[in-house]
Amino acid sequence: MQFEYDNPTRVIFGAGTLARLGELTRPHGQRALVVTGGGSVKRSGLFERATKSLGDAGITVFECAGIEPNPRLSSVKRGAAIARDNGCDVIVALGGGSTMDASKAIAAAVFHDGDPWDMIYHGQPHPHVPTRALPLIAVPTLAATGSEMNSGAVISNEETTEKSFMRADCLYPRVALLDPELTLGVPRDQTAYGVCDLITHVTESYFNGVDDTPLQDRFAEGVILTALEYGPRAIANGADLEARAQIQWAATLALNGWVNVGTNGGYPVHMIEHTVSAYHDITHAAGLAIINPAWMRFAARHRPARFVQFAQRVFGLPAQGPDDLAAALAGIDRFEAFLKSIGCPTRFSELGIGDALIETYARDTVRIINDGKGNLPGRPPMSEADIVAVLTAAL
Ligand SMILES: NC(=O)c1ccc[n+]([C@@H]2O[C@H](COP(=O)([O-])OP(=O)(O)OC[C@H]3O[C@@H](n4cnc5c(N)ncnc54)[C@H](O)[C@@H]3O)[C@@H](O)[C@H]2O)c1
Repeated sequence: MQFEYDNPTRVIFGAGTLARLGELTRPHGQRALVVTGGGSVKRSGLFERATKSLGDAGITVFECAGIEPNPRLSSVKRGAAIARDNGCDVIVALGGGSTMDASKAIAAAVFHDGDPWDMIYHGQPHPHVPTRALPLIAVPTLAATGSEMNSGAVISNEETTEKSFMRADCLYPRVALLDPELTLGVPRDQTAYGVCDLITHVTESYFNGVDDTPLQDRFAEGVILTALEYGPRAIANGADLEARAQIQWAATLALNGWVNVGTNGGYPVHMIEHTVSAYHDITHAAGLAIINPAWMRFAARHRPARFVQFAQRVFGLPAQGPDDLAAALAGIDRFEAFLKSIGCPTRFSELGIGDALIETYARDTVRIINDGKGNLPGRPPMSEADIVAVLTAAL
């Protein structure tokens, strides 16, 4: 195992910390573009509290509202124009993963001559990796993506029906302000999707990574067990601050590079989901809840021991030996049952999606990311036919 780890994001965690937003933003700029989503932060009063804190610190506020779930390239262009026109020198993202991702893309687009879509990964070569971005302060209002403490941003291009990501060191937020009180109003379904999203982030590296990563395995299992314990509590009672706090930190940790450091795994489930949601604009984690168990049943046959470990350590299931496929599949069944129990869909038919475009999703997925031999990276690498088989099993 070899790795290098560097995460420059400063984390401020705790109920009530939103009041410190101005103080934490001020060292990074004086003219803030506050980026928000569909309006929940206005209805809940969060926007007013955030902008008051910024104003009290002497920061002038400009606004880019209306970032949609699965944020669109057109919104990135609109936000970059507002930032440029007003000489903004810092960006504050106040919202879910969509708002934070759009904010990262806006932060880089301000310095990019040309179409921001150039900066999105479309396979190798990738000549326009961003090297400069406005400083970003991330204030998540939803526990899910971990975008607040990583360097990635997922953007949809509504004109080309593509969804892919940009990733660059300059996109790490300078500060992640994690105030679990901001998540108390998240509706049940979005809370459940957040739980599914964070679990899927760690299952990707857990199942696709290299062998002999015992500490990373335990971290991943710890994140999953925390989500299994506190997720249902937060869903049953949205006002349970303790449960909200545990889920929020689990979500941040799940994708800040710490759990999966050195594992070198691919993200096949995410990559397939991105292609499906480019066509159907479904909630990201709803797509993950459908694809992940189907992918696990496919991958377990190639690497049963890892799935047996999952069944034993996460669900306490017995096994006859390290390669006991029946035990591995029983663990996957339990995982799928958990997703169902919190209200996630586990079949495409529940979202009204049929098989008409299955070959297209598979082709688009390997077009965006492949190992040079036409396969989607992961354990095992997946051919287009494998992707079709997994998606068919999830219909
Ligand atoms: N950058 C990353 O590391 C990363 C990782 C995973 C997923 N993603 C991407 O992030 C996006 C999904 O983000 P998300 O799951 O955080 O959801 P989201 O940001 O799309 O928000 C989902 C819904 O919840 C609402 N919402 C947010 N906060 C709320 C609150 N406090 N109260 C009430 N409603 C609230 C939003 O308005 C929206 O309607 C997808 O595009 C996905 O591909 C990014």
